[in-house]
Amino acid sequence: MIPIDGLAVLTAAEMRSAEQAAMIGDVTEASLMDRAGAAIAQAVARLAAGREVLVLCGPGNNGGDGYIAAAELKRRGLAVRVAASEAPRSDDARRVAAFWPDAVESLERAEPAPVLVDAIFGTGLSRSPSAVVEHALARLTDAAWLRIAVDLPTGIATDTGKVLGKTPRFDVTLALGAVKPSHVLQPAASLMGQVRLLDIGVPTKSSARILARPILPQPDATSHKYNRGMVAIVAGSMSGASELAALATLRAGAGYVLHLASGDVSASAAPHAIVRRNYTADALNEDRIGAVVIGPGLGRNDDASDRLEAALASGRPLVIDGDALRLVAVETLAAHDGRKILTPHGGEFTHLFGEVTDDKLSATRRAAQQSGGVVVHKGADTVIAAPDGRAILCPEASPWLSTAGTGDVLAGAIGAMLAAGLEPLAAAEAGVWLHAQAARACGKAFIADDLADALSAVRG
Ligand SMILES: NC(=O)C1=CN([C@@H]2O[C@H](COP(=O)(O)OP(=O)(O)OC[C@H]3O[C@@H](n4cnc5c(N)ncnc54)[C@H](O)[C@@H]3O)[C@@H](O)[C@H]2O)[C@H](O)CC1
Ligand SMILES: [K+]
Repeated sequence: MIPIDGLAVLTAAEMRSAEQAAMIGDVTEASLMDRAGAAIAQAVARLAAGREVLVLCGPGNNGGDGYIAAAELKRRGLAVRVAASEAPRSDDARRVAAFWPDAVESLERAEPAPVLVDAIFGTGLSRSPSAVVEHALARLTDAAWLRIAVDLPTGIATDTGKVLGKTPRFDVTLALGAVKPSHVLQPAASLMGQVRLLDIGVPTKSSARILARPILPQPDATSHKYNRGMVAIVAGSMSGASELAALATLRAGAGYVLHLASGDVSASAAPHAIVRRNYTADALNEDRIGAVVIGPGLGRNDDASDRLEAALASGRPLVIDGDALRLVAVETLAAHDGRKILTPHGGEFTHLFGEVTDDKLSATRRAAQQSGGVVVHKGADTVIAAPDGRAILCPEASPWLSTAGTGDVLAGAIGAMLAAGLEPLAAAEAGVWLHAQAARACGKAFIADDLADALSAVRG
């Protein structure tokens, strides 16, 4: 049971190709299923801790995995029963169903057990399961003490994060061979509990992977405030949001943060470490600025548009967030050849790139390609994509992040990483990772100011 951080993410079609490529010599579909079954049995035995197990088997290879696992669990001395929705249909499932020595119960009449293993449907699901299957699954999961899904919970589309029918909540999902997009994309991911990978010896390569602990820039004896990273925050009509971004930038490790506002520039405001100056377009021409953050609290008036234009013209690496994403056009971004990171939430993404009609991973990759920037498509399932197709999927950090100002904190953290010299995709990943760690450290009902402060403690 391998934690999924940093692992390759494969779609159902990519997984099938990886399996095909792995089938050389004595590796066959049958031997892969045997490995999967053995790995599932080992994981379930550990989790069940001696309790009775009920394995639900479907007609395809997901069901096949279930039959082998059940036989192996019985061999290990556990109390195991098998219930099936229908007879095995695939050749491999038929072969392994014969390994199960006892009677197979009917799904509708099966009595519950404390440990429920769902091997009804996996990556082969093409439509919502029948009402009979959904009803039995709901009844048996409700009554179970521990719910384990094999590969994917029944009823989940593999690539899109969509729930095709009524899928109950699971405690553990054992991804076979590779993580799939729906293990992270919402709403599917919220039904899976802990996701762990079971290695079945299929080599996997993909341009998409799960968020991983980044290598963060560290100061050394040659560091000074400017080469640690100087970040300019372009403020606008709501300076609270840009102040939060500025605080987060410092807490994420930047050496110098310049807050460029107008009107209420007060040198005596806390935190005193933020350098506050009047905004002028010229201020962005300071050579030592390693990143400009624009958007938090910018507003959408003519001043805001002028500031955005100046930021785009400055040639500095940019973090474009909030209001700036409402003011800019995709064509302008495409024509701008500097380094940039866009951080839209769902509404801003739709405004800029249109409704997501397929899935969040594909849509974010397209947006990065169209805009020529790294796109951080925020949400409980943040997806980061680069114009060259590389993508990073981020498991949910904390539902308590749904509070005002947390996006400003993220923009600031990413700005700090960009100014410290990380390339845009790495800067975006590092910022998202820090933000997630800070949220976990803050616990419940925190406010964005706490989150910004927590960045320094989790930075490591
Ligand atoms: N990852 C690997 O390398 C391996 C994975 N294995 C397991 O195989 C399944 C995928 O198996 P497959 O037979 O392709 O699909 P399913 O078992 O999920 O589905 C069975 C079958 O049912 C039909 N079907 C689809 N939707 C419905 C529906 N709503 N109602 C009724 N029938 C439906 C469809 O024709 C499918 O073919 C993967 O998840 C792993 O668990 C292998 O064991 C080894 C290697
Ligand atoms: K399943």
